[in-house]
Amino acid sequence: MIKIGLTGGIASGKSTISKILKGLGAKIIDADIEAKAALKPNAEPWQLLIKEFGKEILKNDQSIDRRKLGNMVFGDKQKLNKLNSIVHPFVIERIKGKIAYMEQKGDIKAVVLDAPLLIETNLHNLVDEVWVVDVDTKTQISRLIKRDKYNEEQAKNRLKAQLSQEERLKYATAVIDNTGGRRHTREQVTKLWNNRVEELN
Ligand SMILES: CC(C)(COP(=O)(O)OP(=O)(O)OC[C@H]1O[C@@H](n2cnc3c(N)ncnc32)[C@H](O)[C@@H]1O)[C@@H](O)C(=O)NCCC(=O)NCCS
Ligand SMILES: Nc1ncnc2c1ncn2[C@@H]1O[C@H](COP(=O)(O)OP(=O)(O)OP(=O)(O)O)[C@@H](O)[C@H]1O
Repeated sequence: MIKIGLTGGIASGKSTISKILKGLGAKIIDADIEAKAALKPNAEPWQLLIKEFGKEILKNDQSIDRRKLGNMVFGDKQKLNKLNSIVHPFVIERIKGKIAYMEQKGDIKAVVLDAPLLIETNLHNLVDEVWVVDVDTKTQISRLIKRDKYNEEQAKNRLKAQLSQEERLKYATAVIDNTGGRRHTREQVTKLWNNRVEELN
């Protein structure tokens, strides 16, 4: 089973590319989904986050108000470090568990780990390939604002919480340019899949 880490900054196009890879036959592990499980009521991180950030981060139904927590931590390095120290160990363990399960199944050709913080969390050490989605910052910010309805400051604070693209690219075994149209992206992804995955089988 080949393990591919798919990473890139916020709103660079990882989910869009994951969907293409799923269509080509890859199994997907989505780190954002695993991180959402950490914030479910009664999960250990949920309890620790309330201790750290107070009940004001809770909605009436006891779920965490993600937008509120996001606005608290992005732009405040200390708070972000605290959040990361609570959530990341949980997410990393779940991802390791999923990879181990898929590996022992024995019939999976390729798994793609879609993780915005692949390198920041050292998850790149678990995979055979690191595919980096590349977009210029201007495109990234405008797609982020359009998708999530943030203002420019909120968008920039989210970008600042992540590794620079220059740093991320140092780890790349392949780069996918997602500044152009979706068709151009699909062509690159299909080519990569055929070269790196199909040829192994
Ligand atoms: C702070 C939270 C509650 C905000 O929730 P929200 O629904 O607004 O954002 P969502 O979870 O959909 O994340 C959107 C994007 O933000 C970026 N992002 C999320 N968390 C972080 C972080 N800790 N540091 C840097 N960027 C981050 C990623 O690019 C992610 O794809 C949430 O992002 C969270 O729980 N973050 C911690 C978990 C984490 O680090 N996830 C990344 C997986 S390795
Ligand atoms: N080639 C493209 N052309 C135009 N829009 C695109 C393209 N690729 C992605 N988008 C749009 O840009 C936004 C961000 O893409 P996507 O959600 O795939 O990014 P992401 O990296 O998974 O984001 P996040 O890190 O927040 O999870 C989405 O609204 C998506 O529809």
